[in-house]
Amino acid sequence: MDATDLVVSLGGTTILDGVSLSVEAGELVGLVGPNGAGKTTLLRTLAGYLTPDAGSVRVDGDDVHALTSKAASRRVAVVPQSSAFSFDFAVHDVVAMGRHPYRSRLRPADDADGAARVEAALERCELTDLADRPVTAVSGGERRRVLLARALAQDTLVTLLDEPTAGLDVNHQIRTLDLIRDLVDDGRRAVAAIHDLGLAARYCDRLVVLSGGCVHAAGPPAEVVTRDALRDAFDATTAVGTDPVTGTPSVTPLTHPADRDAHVHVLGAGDAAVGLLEPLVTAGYRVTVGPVVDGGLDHEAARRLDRPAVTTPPFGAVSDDAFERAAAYCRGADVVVVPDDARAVGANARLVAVADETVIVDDAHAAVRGLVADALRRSGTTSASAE
Ligand SMILES: Nc1ncnc2c1ncn2[C@@H]1O[C@H](COP(=O)(O)OP(=O)(O)OP(=O)(O)O)[C@@H](O)[C@H]1O
Repeated sequence: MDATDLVVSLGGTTILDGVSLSVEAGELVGLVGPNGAGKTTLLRTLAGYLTPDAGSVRVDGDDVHALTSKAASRRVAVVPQSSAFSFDFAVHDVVAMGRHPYRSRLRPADDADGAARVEAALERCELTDLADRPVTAVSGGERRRVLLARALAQDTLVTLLDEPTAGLDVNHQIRTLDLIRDLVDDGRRAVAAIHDLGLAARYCDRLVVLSGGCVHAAGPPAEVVTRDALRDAFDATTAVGTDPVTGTPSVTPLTHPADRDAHVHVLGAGDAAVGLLEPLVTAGYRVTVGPVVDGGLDHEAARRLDRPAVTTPPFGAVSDDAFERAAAYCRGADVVVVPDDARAVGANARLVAVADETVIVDDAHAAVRGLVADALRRSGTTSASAE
């Protein structure tokens, strides 16, 4: 599927402004972005439901918007966000609606294997036992699986999913994404809008970050899910790490503090700064670190939290260059935090001398946020009422 330069307006407002996206066979593309970014609008346009003001969507060479709705539905299936049903059809019959694009009163043989595909879709989505139950009498999570089964029965080249895991318990979230992954690994193409960035990063081959109707970033999850990209697209402060089990990016959203633009520089040595970085980053401060030993625990903590660090080689003295870079951070910082253990280590005493405002922290790491907030007030960076 290739979507090129899509422009879509709704109610006189431009909702998508030049969006391009492609999905190869065997690829799951995750669509992420803040509320109102245009994800649903994009999926509806890719499905052919909305006609763009400009741009095109091609599946296997065909322009989706030039096809009849039945022909488009033989190529693209949609799992919508809403799973509300106003009619009490049996679960089986809802899933069988996926075969509608293949049925014709004049040529019933066209859908000879339709019944088998419906049964297979019910089974794959663990719905066989609910097949005769009215769809209005199953749980919200089960209804979402019914919609997924309908899309499977539709047997299309491309599947578009709008929040496929919304409202599912943790077990069914994973089972649903495993199922989508299986389909894709069988050679299909899928695009899924997913709000959970950790799950999106874990399951998708590529992510497209949509913000304000434009593609903000696109690429493999590890390249796209970064603290800076998430701040720009979502206006969110996050800590981005690596999930120790899956090895894919993990995202921890953090609180927006009133003084979140304050720059806090932490002097390191040994593992003295390790416990200080997390509470400061969690508080949302712009944290820099150093000098720290290259590959040491302080450095690892800074890397995990995606914070810039000035490093020095193990066993070496702090070079002039490293000193200058750390001194520049100290001069520019609103507060310099000095772990008590590290006060007299290496070049730290000289670096403290160039800082305007310093805070010395003993091993009570949790107290560092309060000490920094006090120092920011002392220096006039924030007022008490802004806290
Ligand atoms: N029919 C419409 N007329 C005018 N504006 C609309 C219409 N439908 C959607 N919008 C607007 O288009 C923007 C994008 O909506 P869309 O539902 O595509 O976003 P989304 O990224 O899917 O959001 P969410 O994550 O909240 O589901 C929103 O600002 C929405 O208010």
